[in-house]
Amino acid sequence: MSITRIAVERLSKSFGQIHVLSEVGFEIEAGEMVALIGPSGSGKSTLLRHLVGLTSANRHSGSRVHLMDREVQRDGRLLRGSRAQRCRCGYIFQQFNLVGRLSVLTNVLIGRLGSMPRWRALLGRFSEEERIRARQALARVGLAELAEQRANTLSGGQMQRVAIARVLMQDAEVIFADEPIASLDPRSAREVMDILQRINLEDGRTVLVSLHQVDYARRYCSRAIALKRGHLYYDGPTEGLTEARLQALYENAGFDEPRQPPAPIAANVALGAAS
Ligand SMILES: Nc1ncnc2c1ncn2[C@@H]1O[C@H](COP(=O)(O)OP(=O)(O)OP(=O)(O)O)[C@@H](O)[C@H]1O
Repeated sequence: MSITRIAVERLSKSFGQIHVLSEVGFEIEAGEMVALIGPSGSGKSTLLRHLVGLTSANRHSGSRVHLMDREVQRDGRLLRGSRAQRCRCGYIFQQFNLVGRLSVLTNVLIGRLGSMPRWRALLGRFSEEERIRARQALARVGLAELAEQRANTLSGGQMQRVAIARVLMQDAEVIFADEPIASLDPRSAREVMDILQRINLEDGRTVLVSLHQVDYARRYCSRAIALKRGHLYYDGPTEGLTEARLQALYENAGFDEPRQPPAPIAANVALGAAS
């Protein structure tokens, strides 16, 4: 039986008068690879930031966020002890977030910092075994020969593969990727998505990846969660992303319409949800 890895309930977030997320809820089981889609500004990054623990929901909204079956956020408060859960999650960002002046190998080793004794982390002392594992992670993403090169000399696609190797080094059970291919050419984008898919299929890691290109969502993910103006618009198989549904999802995208206040709970039904 699969275990729920991620559960989000009634997640609402406003910045001042702007309602960015409204009563969003879903569950993701261990081993799933799920695409998070929606027009620009629909709230994808904000949702991921809640899962990462960088943002907390509106107070007293009844919101809950679970990671690895442990509650990490409730009613707009980050819960004590949730750091351990977050250490079991890896994050990949559009901007790669590498340390440019450090070698590729050291950037991968940084994935270990969260689980090392503090003194060793502060001194950056990595064991021989850790170095071997870092090289194995680099080999897995096809970059073994670039281990000693400075990170800022790599192409965008290579940098993103180093970021994935860092997550492998961290041994993350869940991987959150926020538009990991948005700034890559098609070939590099395919390479990055192929690697994420391999990690999902071969290692059974859970992956939630936000994507602008629906084609990639269809090709790599069996399930999609779609946000539209902060509401859960669709949650179901990617085959259910029909042209009509996508047109409705992306219609008026780019127009800066005033956002509606959070809908009442009963209205928080994913339109056309298949599950
Ligand atoms: N810290 C903040 N303060 C004020 N508004 C914010 C803040 N963070 C996000 N927003 C607003 O929330 C809305 C959703 O932003 P978010 O980045 O989550 O959307 P997105 O779906 O990830 O967009 P994109 O696909 O363009 O990255 C936007 O209107 C954005 O301006």
